[in-house]
Amino acid sequence: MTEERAGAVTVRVLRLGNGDAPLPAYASDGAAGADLRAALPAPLTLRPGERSLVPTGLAFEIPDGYEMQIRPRSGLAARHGMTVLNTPGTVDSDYRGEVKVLLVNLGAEAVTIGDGDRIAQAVVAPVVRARFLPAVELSDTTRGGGGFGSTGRR
Ligand SMILES: O=c1ccn([C@H]2C[C@H](O)[C@@H](COP(=O)(O)OP(=O)(O)OP(=O)(O)O)O2)c(=O)[nH]1
Ligand SMILES: [Mg+2]
Repeated sequence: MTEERAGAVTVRVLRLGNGDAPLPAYASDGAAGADLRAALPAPLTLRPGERSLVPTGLAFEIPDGYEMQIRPRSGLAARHGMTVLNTPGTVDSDYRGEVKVLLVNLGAEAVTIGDGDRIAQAVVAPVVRARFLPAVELSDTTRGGGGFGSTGRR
């Protein structure tokens, strides 16, 4: 649907191989993620517990200061237990290789992915880069070193 919104960031996309892989597309006007499709020469079946790096047939030029996150589709996860193992996958702005989706079948049954199936969604997001400075001490806080459930269960 509409990708022509004001303020949209331009991301150049190279279609690899025979060049017919569809570009990522937003499925609704307010969608945060653009769906990514599998680019497969033949259907791929993942048995329970199996994972696979699924090609998209696409390479991206993400502007400096942004990243692209690869996230699962909730429908695939809810229906089949199929998710993105490294979610959110990070596509760096300087990466020029093919973007791939690391699918894993956490369900109890085999799932078959076909060419052109929507397998994940891409969220382009701004990135803040840090300047990491060595320190000899850190500021005091109430939390201090408490973590991992230190504030209680309920
Ligand atoms: O789901 C993903 C995650 C990453 N990548 C690509 C783009 C990213 O820029 C590159 C490196 O990803 P990451 O930094 O997460 O992996 P790494 O294991 O740290 O590899 P590297 O040493 O190449 O950084 O791999 C994908 O295509 N799909
Ligand atoms: Mg890395």
